[in-house]
Amino acid sequence: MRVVAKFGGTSLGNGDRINRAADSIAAAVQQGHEVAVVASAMGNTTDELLDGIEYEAADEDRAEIVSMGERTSVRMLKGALAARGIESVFLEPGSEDWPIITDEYGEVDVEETRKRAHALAGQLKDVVPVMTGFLAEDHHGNVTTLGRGGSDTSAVMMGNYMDADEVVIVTDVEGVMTGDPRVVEGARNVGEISVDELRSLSFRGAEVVAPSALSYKDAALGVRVVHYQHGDLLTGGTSIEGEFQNLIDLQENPVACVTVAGRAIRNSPGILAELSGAIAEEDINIEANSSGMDSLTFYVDADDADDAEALLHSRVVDDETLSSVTVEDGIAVIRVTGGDPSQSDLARRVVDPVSEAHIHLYDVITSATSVSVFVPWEDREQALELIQEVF
Ligand SMILES: Nc1ncnc2c1ncn2[C@@H]1O[C@H](COP(=O)(O)OP(=O)(O)O)[C@@H](O)[C@H]1O
Ligand SMILES: N[C@@H](CC(=O)OP(=O)(O)O)C(=O)O
Repeated sequence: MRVVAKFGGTSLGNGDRINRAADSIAAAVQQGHEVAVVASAMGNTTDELLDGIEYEAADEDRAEIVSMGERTSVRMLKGALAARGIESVFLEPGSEDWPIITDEYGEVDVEETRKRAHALAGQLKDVVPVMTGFLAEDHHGNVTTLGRGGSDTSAVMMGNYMDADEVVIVTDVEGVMTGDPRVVEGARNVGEISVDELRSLSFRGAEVVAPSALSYKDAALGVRVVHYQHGDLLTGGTSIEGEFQNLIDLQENPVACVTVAGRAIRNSPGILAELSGAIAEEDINIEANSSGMDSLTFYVDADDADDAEALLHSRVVDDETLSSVTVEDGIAVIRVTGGDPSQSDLARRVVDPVSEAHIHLYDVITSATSVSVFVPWEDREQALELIQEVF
């Protein structure tokens, strides 16, 4: 097997953990596997280095300073591997065989990086490369970074471009857990989780795997998260399943929107739950909802629109905080999930072409990993084509 093993700051936090990391690498090499290592800075080193910069530092200086964490780790690991009789070489920006190349802003040069990663993969039979995670080199030889938490991205990117079988992310938890074990009690390993599920969690705080790393996960590449105490790189932990994909989906059937207005809506915290509950009790499925300052909108199947309107109207009549209800049908829903791994402004990239074509947008419902636009049914094909052109 060809494996990329990424050791996070927590798994290199002290001498004992560095020894454990080296033991697990040595064991995998001795079993005949090809191993490349990606190392983060030890413990909180990156934060401490950044805390030390209390002046207006130029970007190049900042990147050079922050790089010292990872530069130290790779030397530590190389030394520990040598002590175990394992031949390794450390790679950092500036090294002859350094693979990850970006522009000056840290956007990856995919073609160049792929070519260099491929060349590095050819050396794995003879030597274990121990690479600095998080760091990259621009076309002028300056250090750049892939952003905080970027070692996960380095590892999955290298796994992909080196045609590895598996990327193993070694950290201080058993795997992806049912909740953050530092916060909730009784969290347990989920065993398996899909790329899309984990991206939704990691974009919103679950730092166990950086979201941008998952953009490099394809179906052929295994990604696993294991605890540093586990000791074996090739078993256990949580498997991340599936692949990162861009999905642009035009919903087959039109929907209707039912909107309730009322000036007191903004001061009625339970109102959304109350009205959604009333609609659900009638077995009407709410596809999505959105809220304005003085209004709430529910998207339902076109066939259910009259029932939903009648139901909400009875509430409006009874409840003086609500003023009126209206329905519009013939609405198409286009959902976009994923986005371009190197770009974060998914919502703008979906919405701009639609609004520039003067297509009416009833709603845009966004999250960090997906965007749904609600447009007139008759404009659906044009809107779909415009969005597809962007991706
Ligand atoms: N759902 C979750 N499952 C596992 N760990 C989680 C989850 N949500 C948050 N975490 C946190 O992620 C931490 C691991 O990420 P991080 O500190 O970045 O590790 P590393 O230094 O190895 O990259 C865990 O210590 C845990 O507190
Ligand atoms: N050391 C860098 C990169 C990184 O990915 O760290 P970790 O693997 O410990 O999350 C940071 O702190 O941002």
